[in-house]
Amino acid sequence: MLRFRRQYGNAPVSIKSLNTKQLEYFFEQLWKQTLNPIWVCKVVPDDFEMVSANEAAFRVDPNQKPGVLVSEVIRMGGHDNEILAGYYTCLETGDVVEFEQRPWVNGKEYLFRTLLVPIKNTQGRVTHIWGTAHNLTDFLDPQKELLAINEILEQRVKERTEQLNDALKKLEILSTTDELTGLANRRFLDENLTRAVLRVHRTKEPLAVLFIDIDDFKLFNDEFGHSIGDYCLKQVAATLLSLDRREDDVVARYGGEEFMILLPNCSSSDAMRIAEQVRHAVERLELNPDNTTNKPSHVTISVGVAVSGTLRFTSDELLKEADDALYAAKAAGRNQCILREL
Ligand SMILES: Nc1nc2c(ncn2[C@@H]2O[C@H](COP(=O)(O)OP(=O)(O)OP(=O)(O)O)[C@@H](O)[C@H]2O)c(=O)[nH]1
Repeated sequence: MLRFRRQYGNAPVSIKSLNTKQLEYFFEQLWKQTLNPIWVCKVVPDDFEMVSANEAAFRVDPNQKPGVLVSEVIRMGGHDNEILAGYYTCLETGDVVEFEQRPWVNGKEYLFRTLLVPIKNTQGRVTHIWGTAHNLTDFLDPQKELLAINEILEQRVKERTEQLNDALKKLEILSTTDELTGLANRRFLDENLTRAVLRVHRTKEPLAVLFIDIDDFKLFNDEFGHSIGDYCLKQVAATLLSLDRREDDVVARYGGEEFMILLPNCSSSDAMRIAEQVRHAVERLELNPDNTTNKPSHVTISVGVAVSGTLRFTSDELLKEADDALYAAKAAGRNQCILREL
């Protein structure tokens, strides 16, 4: 969209001190020598007719011959159609009109700042318009270059923002994941436990916690070495994770050889059923990493199950109950699940 600016007031330079002969010479030289196109056209019904154009104007657009209508010059020369509106503004307001235009001539894009000046008769009616165009084409490339640089910068900012968001996501995952097993870590579990307890206070749905500890893991480590111990922890973690459960359940490594499973909206009987399912699955695990042991070895787990009732409780109280149940399971001979209800 072209924007036309009307200029008011007198020209800043006075040429009134020149006599007629000097003026004639001045205008002739200006007409011939200037690198800026200058042209004059006559106001005709519904259009403007070219009267004269200087060499510079012809060089840009050879269509500007005397007698040709401005609308035709615009159409033939690849100029913006809205330029005609500039002529009408000049005619109707009697003021100087200034605008930018970017014609494509002979496959080249030009940038002109065009000035249309009304010539009035003694009654003040605009009879002619003379135009001059200041050639700013040399500024076009730097302008384009700036736009291109701007585009590159915007693209880089976009890429960096995406990288930063990815890094933040990775950081978020890292800060909530246990490095060895890939399960949720204790921090993630604690946050979810706090939320789950608050939810129980609202909904009164039972909340279950399974506190899982590998039995005699010290002996396992001592027999097979720490790295096979790590392998065992990963296998147990994968087993806990693989059992089909609901989306808002959380399976976490609590620390060392301890794991915890959070089961929102889970009754005592369901919690015990799941605990037994987990215990059996771990018991069946054949731990024979890279055939480094001669025969498959096995581990068992003890599970302390705590389930909330109707009384208000804190997450610490629920964990304590699960810990007590786990202790009882160990004391009762290991490889079993014991339930405590709040
Ligand atoms: N390989 C390995 N071992 C670990 C890791 N974290 C803790 N452990 C070991 O787990 C063992 C836990 O031993 P204890 O706390 O005595 O318990 P336990 O031998 O499992 O005995 P109970 O729990 O009473 O059945 C220790 O030997 C720890 O070194 C770990 O990340 N990797």
